[in-house]
Parts: sequence; structure tokens; C-alpha cells
Amino acid sequence: MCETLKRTDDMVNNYLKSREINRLEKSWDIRLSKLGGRGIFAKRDIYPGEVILVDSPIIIGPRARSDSSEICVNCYKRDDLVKCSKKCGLPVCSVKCENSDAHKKECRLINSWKKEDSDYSNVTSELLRCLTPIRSLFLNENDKNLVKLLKSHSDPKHGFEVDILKEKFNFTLGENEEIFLRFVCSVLDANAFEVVVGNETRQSALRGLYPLSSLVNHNCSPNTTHIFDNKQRMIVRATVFIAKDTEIFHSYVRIIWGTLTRRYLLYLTKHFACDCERCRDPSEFGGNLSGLKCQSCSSVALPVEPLQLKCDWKCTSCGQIIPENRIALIFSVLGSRVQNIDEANNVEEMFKFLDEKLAQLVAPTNQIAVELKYKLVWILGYSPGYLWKELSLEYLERKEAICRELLELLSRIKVGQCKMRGLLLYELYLCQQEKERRGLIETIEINNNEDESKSYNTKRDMKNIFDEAVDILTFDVGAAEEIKNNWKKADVFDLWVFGYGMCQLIAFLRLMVGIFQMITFTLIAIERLISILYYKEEKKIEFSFYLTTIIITWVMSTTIASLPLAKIGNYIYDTTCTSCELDWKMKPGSQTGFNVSVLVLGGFIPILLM
Ligand SMILES: C[S@@+](CC[C@H](N)C(=O)[O-])C[C@H]1O[C@@H](n2cnc3c(N)ncnc32)[C@H](O)[C@@H]1O
Repeated sequence: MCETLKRTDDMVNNYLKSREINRLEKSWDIRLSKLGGRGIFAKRDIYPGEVILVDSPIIIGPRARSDSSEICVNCYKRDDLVKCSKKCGLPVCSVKCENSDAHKKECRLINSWKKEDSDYSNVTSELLRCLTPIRSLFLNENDKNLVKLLKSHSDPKHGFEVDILKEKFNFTLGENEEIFLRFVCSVLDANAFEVVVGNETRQSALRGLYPLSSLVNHNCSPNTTHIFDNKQRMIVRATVFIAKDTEIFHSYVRIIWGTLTRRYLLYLTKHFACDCERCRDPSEFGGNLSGLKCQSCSSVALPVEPLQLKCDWKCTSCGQIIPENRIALIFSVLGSRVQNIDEANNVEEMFKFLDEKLAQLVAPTNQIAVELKYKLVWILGYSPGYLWKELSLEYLERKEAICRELLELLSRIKVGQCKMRGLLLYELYLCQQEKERRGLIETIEINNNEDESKSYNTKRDMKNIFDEAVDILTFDVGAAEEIKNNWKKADVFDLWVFGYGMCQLIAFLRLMVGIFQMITFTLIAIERLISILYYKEEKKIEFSFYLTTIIITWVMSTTIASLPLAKIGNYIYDTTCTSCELDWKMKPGSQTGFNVSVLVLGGFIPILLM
């Protein structure tokens, strides 16, 4: 490992230790990425759903967007806000929050910057935009050094928060303070995450800098998803199988955006041109998020050169070309229509636009249609006039159909068990539950070979849908109460206390002894059988027979139980964290193969022979 990587690794590890979040087995490494700079890589095979890392914010606070709603600067609630009585201009929700140590510090600092005893109560929202970088001034030296190691953008537009502080508030900042603040702003722009706090019904969004997660590069089909727990910790989990030495990726943009939008925003905000496999594929693995409807043959037209900002679209069936200038016109007209409909929040209008205008012009999975459908998922069942019990059967069925359609799209774009999948599965489950309440649920068994969306349509599958949603959304602070009540663990650090190595050893011994016993019983049964069948003949079983069978028993049980240690198969903690055993979830093919072989060789065959 080169010197800089080693330094980053040491500092990140010390940081995790200082926040007491280094208790997970370390399944990742910091290495040089071929995308440029550092990246995080899998140190071993990682299975879908596994928690890869937990990170804690080194700086957290309000977002920099001018349209963000006001929040209490201490507990981040949005209700009962008043201005701090010390006239710093920041909102708090109670005397307790005003008197908290964290707020007192920043209140004092802001008041020390003022030129005269001015009151900033009427410019609170501007001040809130600048608060997160201001908080970096309270970091200790180690934390400041860690922030200095993170990626920063050199573009002068980063650091507008400092300009606001100087120009709007006339604050007097020290020279070093200003340089550091500007640097922190550019680090935040390059690395910060939107953090969700609050519960299912009342959430706020913050801006948090997570040092370890800041080293994770972007891919438009990411292999991880992240959620935030009630301590604002970020929990990063694998969404798909990640083979050893593979780079670990987040998506910095919404996964349901089309290539043009994703690449444009990545370029604008993160200053790189993504050329991942999904970006290079005009159909985005068959997701057709950029697809337009060909006006000649009604098939799908896709971009000819998806990595170009401007290019023609071509019909995949008849080859008809839609020129680039027409594409720009279609998107700008549709975009502004969607915005108007969005603001009106009118369900009838939304469906009309989807069924009439969009159906004529774009593919059903075009980004514009998909965003509108996703929005409808959160209106139907939740907005006044459309609450679950008030929903017409037509709207209930449409919501269900949309959930299935979007789930199918997520599978196509290879994003595995991402958070959006968890949310959609739960909404699908709620649709089924409402239909069941109305006595409408179908109980027929549906052939599993039929397409994925249909296989959800049985009563039996409701439980599977719910269980998968619970699995994906475990630890998410914003998850519905019903989901929270079904988490198997209360906290991500409810771990097998004896560590990863001990887990492997215990699971190895359990499997070895299990197989050993089954084979031994089989041999004893065979030996008894021979003795009974040939009791009249003075035929003796040779000593070598016993010796050979004992050796075979040891070798076979030890070999089979060793395979997961060599990563053919896998041993993991069980869900209650009281024991370790084979991973029976059987997700990747190799795991299924291994588990089935164990059952056959160590179970069925010995029992049959007995
Ligand atoms: C959050 S940082 C990721 C870690 C960064 N590589 C480092 O060394 O600190 C984001 C920056 O990494 C680079 N990056 C991330 N994903 C990339 C990708 N897919 N292609 C090219 N550059 C990427 C860009 O410079 C981006 O602004």
C-alpha cells in the first residue's frame, strides 16, 4: 500500500474507532481505483444484504439549498420553531435545544463575527444554509486533518456559503478561518450525503459528511444501498453479490433517472463524466429510461451515442431517426408540463397526462413517466382524499400495477436489493393488504415460471413481499412502524460477540461434527446389517474395513466443512446473533450448489443407506 493510501487508511480507522463504529468485521479495503483517486474494494466475497460498513458524520447540519425548510439546529425537528433569544438568528424548538452545548458554541461564534449588535432573525434561512460548514470550525485537529484528506473541488463556485457570510451578514472572518471554511465547502460539495432524520411521518433532510463513505466512487448500477439509523449513522449494505476484489459503489444520483440526466448532473455537481456500463448501453440493460416512442412503428427509440450530451435517437425496430433538436424540444415541453402537474398535485391530471400524452410520446419506462409514477405511489394511500380506505378500486389496482412495474424496472437496471426496492415492496404489500381487507385477494397458486410481477399476486406471496421489505429496510430510521416492529435486530452492532474468526470456527465444527455423525451412524447401520445378514457364516469384517471407513468419515466431513472457509459456500452469524452456521439464504449460485451438496452428501444419502 502506498504512503498516502496507508495514511488515509490509518486516519479512517482511527476515526471509526473514535466514534465506536469499528466493531464490524472489516470486509473492505481502501485501494487505488482505476476511475481515478481512491476507492473502496471488497476484501472478501460479500453477499446481498450484508452490512459492509457503518459510518458516522464528521460534520452534519442543514442543507445548502435555498428552498430547504427551517429546522431546529439542535434536534432537527420542524415544529414549534422560535428564534434563539441570543439573537444569533438560528431557529430552535425549545429552551433545552437553545441551551444545548452544541448550539451555545455556534451561537457564541456567530455573535462574535457580527460587526454590531445586529439581529439576524429575518435572514434565518440564509444563515442555515451556511451552518454546516461553520460547524467544521469546532472539529478537533485529528478530525480536521481527516477532512483535509478528502476529495475537494477546485471550481470557484464551491464556497458560496462563505460569500453569503461575508457579503450578506458582513461577518468578520479570520484569514485562516476563511481559507479553511472555503475548503470545507468544496469538500462538502464533493462528498456530502443527504441525510434523512425524523420518523416515517415527519422527516427532515440534512447534509452530512461521512469520511469512509466519501471514499466510495460512483456507478449508475451501484452494488450497495445506504440508509440512516436513529443516530444519523450511515449503514451501507450490499444489494447484489460482490466478489472479492470488486470495487464497491454508491450511486450519487437517483437510480431511476435516464443516462442524459444522470451524466449531466454528475458533471455539473461532481465534475466527472460517468462512462459506466449502464451509461454506455443505450437501453440501460433493457430499462429504456431514455426511450421515446417511435412515431412510425410505435416501437422504442433510443439514443445512438448515449455518452454524447447531444445525439440523435434511433428506433430499435424500424431504424427511424429522431434528430437531436427534436429530442431537446420533446424533453423540454414534457419536462415543463410535468413540473406544472407536479405542483398542482392533481391525481386525475397526472393519470391523464400519463395515459394520453406520455403514452403517445415516450416508452412506459422513460424517466419522465417513471418519476410521475413513483410520485403517484406516495400520493395514493397517503394524501387527503386518497387515503387507503378512500381509494377507489381502480386507483388501488393502478398503484399495485405501478409498484410491480417499477420493481421490474429496478431488476432490469441491476440495482438488486436497493432501498427503493424495499419501499416499493412494502407499498405493494399494503395494496395487497387493502385488497384482502376488501375481500378481493386472489388465493390461486400461480405458476412460478410466469413473470416476476405475476408471481407476487397470491396471498401466500404477501408474506414474502413483506419479509423482503423488512430485510431491506432494517435499521432505516424513516421506515414504517410495521416494518420497524419486525426487525430481527434492534441495532446494527448487535453482533456475535466473539468475532468473525470464531464464527467461522464454530460453524466449521458444527458442520463437520454433523456430517461426521451422520456418516458414522450410516456405517454402524451397514455394519449391523452385515452382521445380521451373515450371522450364520463365520464371516468377519476385516479390521481394514473399519480403518478405511473411519478415515473416509474424517476426511469427508473435514473436507466438506472446510469449503466455506475457502469461500466455496459461506458461514455467517444467524439472525439472532447467538450462533454461526451455513448461510441458508442461498442467494448466489455457488451458495445454492454448496448447501444442496451438503444436504445430499451429509444428509439424504446417509439416511437412505441407514
Ligand atoms: C466522493 S469522491 C469519491 C472518492 C474519490 N475517488 C477520492 O479519491 O477521494 C467523488 C469524486 O470521485 C471521483 N469519481 C467518483 N466516481 C467516479 C466515476 N464513476 N468516474 C470518474 N470519477 C469518479 C470524482 O472525481 C468525484 O468527484
